Amino acid sequence: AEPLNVEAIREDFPILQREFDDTQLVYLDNAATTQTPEPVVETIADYYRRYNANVHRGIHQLSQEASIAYEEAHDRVAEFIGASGGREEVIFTKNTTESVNLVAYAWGLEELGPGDEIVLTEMEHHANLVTWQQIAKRTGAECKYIPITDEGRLDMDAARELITDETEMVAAVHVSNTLGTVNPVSELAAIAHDHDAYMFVDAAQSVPNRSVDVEAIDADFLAFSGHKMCGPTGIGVLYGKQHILESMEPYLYGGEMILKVTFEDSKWNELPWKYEAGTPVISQGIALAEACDYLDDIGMDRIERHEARLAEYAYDRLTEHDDVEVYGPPGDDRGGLVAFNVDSVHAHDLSSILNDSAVAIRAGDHCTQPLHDVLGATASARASFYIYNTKTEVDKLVEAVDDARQLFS
Ligand SMILES: Cc1ncc(COP(=O)(O)O)c(CN[C@@H](CS)C(=O)O)c1O
Repeated sequence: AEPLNVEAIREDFPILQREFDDTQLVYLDNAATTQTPEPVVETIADYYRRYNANVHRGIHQLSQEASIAYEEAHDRVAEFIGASGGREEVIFTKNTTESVNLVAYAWGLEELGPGDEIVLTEMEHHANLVTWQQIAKRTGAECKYIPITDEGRLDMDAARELITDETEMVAAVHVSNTLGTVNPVSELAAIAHDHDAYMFVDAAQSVPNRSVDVEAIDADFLAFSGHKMCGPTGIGVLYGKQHILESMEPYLYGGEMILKVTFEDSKWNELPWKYEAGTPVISQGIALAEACDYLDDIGMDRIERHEARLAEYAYDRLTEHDDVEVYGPPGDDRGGLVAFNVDSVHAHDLSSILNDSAVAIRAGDHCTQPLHDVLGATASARASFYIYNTKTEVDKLVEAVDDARQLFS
C-alpha cells in the first residue's frame, strides 16, 4: 500500500504548527496520547452546539438525536474492532484502566478465590498489572507472570508451562508501551481456552495503530482508549463476548443501567447499558466514532506500516552510537515506539534537553515499573510515533540526543 500522505494529514492537526522559541514542535509522545484531528474536534463542537442533551431519557428531539448518535457510536466502534455482536459487546468507559477494572470487579471479585490463578506478563502496564495483583490479594487468587526473553519478547514455552487448569484469566498486553513488542495474543488466547481460562487483551497500543479483529484473536475481553487513537480523553472501550457480559453482574449501580427498580430489588438494563451507569460519556463516544472513520479513511494497515518504518529508522539511528540501549525486539519487528537510555544521560535530563529543542518525548517508567526492574533500568526515554510524524522528525530527535550526549559527556 502506498505510504501515508503525511503532509495532508498534518493539515488536520493545527497543534503541530506550534513553536517554542521559534522552534517547531516535534511531537513524539503518541503512546501517551495522540493529537486530535479537526474532524474530531468539529464533531465535539457540533454536538455541544447543536444537539447536546442527556441520553436514554427525555422524549424531546434533542435527546432523541443525542441518544441515537451515542448508541450508534457503539455500533461504529464494534465494527472498527470486528465485534459481530455490535453494540451489545462494546461498553464505553472512561479509559483502558477503567475497562480493566470493570472486568476485575464485575467478574474477578465475584469468581476468583484461593487456588485460582491469573497469568499476566512481565511487560504489563500498571492498568493491567496492579488491578489483577490487587484483585488476587482480595480474593486469595495468585498472579503469575510470563517472563520476557533478552530480546524483550514473551517466553512462550514458559507461557505454556504457566497457564494450567488452575488459570482462570490470562491478561496480556497486545503491543508493549515500553518494548514495542507485538505479543502473539491469538496464541495466548488459544492456550488460555485450552485450559478453560478467559483471555483479556490490553489493546491500548494496538487498536489505534494496526488492524485489530477481536474475533480473529478470539479475545474474551479487550480494552483500549479513545485518546490514543485521535479521540478525546474521557472515553475508553471494553469489548466483551456477549454471553460473558450477559453472565456477569454490574459493579457500578444507578440510573441508565436499570430496567425496573422497587424498594426490594432492581432489574438490569440490556447490554451494553447494563454496564454504563449514570450519564455516560456522550460527546466522547460520538467523537470516538468519528475518530474510527478518520483512521479507517487512512487505513490501519498503512498506519501500521508507517509507524513500523519510523520505529525501525529511529532504532537504527539511535543505535549508531554504542552508548545507547534500545529496549525490546529489533527495529524491524516492533510497534511504533522506541524506549531507550543513553549511558551518560539520565532519561529525565534527556527529555528536558529534548524539550529545549521542542522535541516532546516521555521519560520515566511508562507505568511499567516491574518491567523496568527486569530491564535493570530505573527509567527510560521513549519516542512514540503516529500518522503525522516524519523521518525528518526522527532526525531532529537524534540530533537533540546528540546535543544531550555532548552536554553530558
Ligand atoms: C499498554 C497500556 N495499557 C493501559 C494504558 C492505560 O491507558 P489509560 O487511557 O491511561 O487508561 C496505557 C497508557 N499508557 C500511557 C500512559 S502510562 C503511556 O504513556 O504509555 C498503555 O500504554
